[in-house]
Amino acid sequence: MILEKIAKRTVERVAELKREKSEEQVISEAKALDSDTAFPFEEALRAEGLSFICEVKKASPSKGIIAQDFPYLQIAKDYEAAGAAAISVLTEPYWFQGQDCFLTEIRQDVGIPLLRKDFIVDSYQIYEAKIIGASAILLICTLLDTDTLKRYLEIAQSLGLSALVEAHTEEEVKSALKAGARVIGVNNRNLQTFEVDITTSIRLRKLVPKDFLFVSESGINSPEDVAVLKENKTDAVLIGESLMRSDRKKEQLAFLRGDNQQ
Ligand SMILES: O=C(O)c1ccccc1NCC(=O)[C@H](O)[C@H](O)COP(=O)(O)O
Repeated sequence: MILEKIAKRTVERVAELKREKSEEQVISEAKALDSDTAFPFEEALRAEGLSFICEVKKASPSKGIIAQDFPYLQIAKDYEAAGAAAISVLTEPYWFQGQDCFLTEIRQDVGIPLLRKDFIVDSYQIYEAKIIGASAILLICTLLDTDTLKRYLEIAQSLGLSALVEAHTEEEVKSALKAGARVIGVNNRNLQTFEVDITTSIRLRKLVPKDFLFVSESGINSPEDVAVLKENKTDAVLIGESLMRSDRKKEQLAFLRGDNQQ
């Protein structure tokens, strides 16, 4: 399964990083930074209406190279100008061709909250996320048991980072809630088969109490997809490919939002 391969490579990546900078050093650098107790990522998703988290992603395991030309900073600025609530930045280097510096550079030029999209398998990466300028991290239930999720959520909380806790099944939603997640994301993509079905979000939405933030992720490609998720009480949608493949990101976001329809 691709997720296992990514996780295994990520464990190796973190081990390499620890040789360059110790865990103690990363913890102390992260703790020395201001913690934004307002949790701006959650604040942005709580705004009236459906919020859009727009993704900066060059490649993916299911699609290969998505954007040959990849001016990540300009893409992020375009998303902000188009009214995105937050930006998801892929930092995983091998399958997504991401880099930490993309997020750090975007942080310097863009005001809206940034989600560090990576495969967290070690608490080291949470401190790193804080140092590189993220407002939120992704925690994937398939990779983390409930106790680990809880521990990682506590670390994120202590640093002023929000966590988008991603589930794909009923059991995973239950685990996320038990661990204390405040933001639940449902990935519509089955990471074994790469099949995408947005009814996964609609089905699992019913398990999440109304006062939690609910995000639908992946395979959202049309105004109809957006509308049906909105009707089903989704707080935010996370959109990557459909925006990344467009040369006119502002117009594409307006199209997906249904701005031209009455
Ligand atoms: O997209 C993949 O192929 C993939 C494979 C394995 C793990 C994660 C993967 N995608 C990460 C994401 O969650 C998406 O980038 C994100 O939800 C946006 O999806 P999309 O709008 O379909 O690009």
